[in-house]
Amino acid sequence: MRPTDLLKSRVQADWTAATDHAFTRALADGTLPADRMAGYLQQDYLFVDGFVRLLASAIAQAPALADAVPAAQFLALITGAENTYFLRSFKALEVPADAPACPEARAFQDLMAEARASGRYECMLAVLLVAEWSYLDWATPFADRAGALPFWLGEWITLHTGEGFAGVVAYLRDQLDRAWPGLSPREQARVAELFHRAVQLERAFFDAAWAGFPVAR
Ligand SMILES: Cc1ncc(CO)c(N)n1
Repeated sequence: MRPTDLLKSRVQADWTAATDHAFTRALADGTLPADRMAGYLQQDYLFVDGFVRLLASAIAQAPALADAVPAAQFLALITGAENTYFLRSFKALEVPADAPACPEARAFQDLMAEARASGRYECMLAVLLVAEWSYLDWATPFADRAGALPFWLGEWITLHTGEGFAGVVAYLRDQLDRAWPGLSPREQARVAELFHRAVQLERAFFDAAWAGFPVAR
């Protein structure tokens, strides 16, 4: 079994809870209230701040230029099309971009800061991979729904489906699969632990979003 499949299979219950969630089902069938999405996007914009820094750190740690290039292209997408999606959505939903971090967003920021501070490529990859792979998993079954939804719901699906995004996940998996055999048992355990905590935080983030993050006005 690929190391990344093994990592996922060990945390299957949390993975399923995070990727087959009432929040994303409501998002995809268009019944998610605008306020619920607004609160989620405000908190997720804080996540993106930490994610950009973590991805930049992984680029800096990549073993060779060829390993860094797909990550750098993905970084451009997040700071380009995805960032613009956030700003357009805040405008359409009539909320500011800035909001105080809720505990679930703060926990993610802390985890990403920890992965960054480790200085270890495999630790950074573990957290990046969970974030992107779990989003590919929840969004892919809804790919054909995007067009019928308001853009602030539909484009969130589009950004996390399709060949390009699947390629990002394939690349992150490949990077971690390749690093894995060179790690000591202790290093492998650290990766597994970060992977699991990231999955738990994805689950907690959707739980909190579904209950409703407070919306900053
Ligand atoms: C919390 C969270 N996890 C993953 C992604 C995908 O990048 C996101 N936007 N937000």
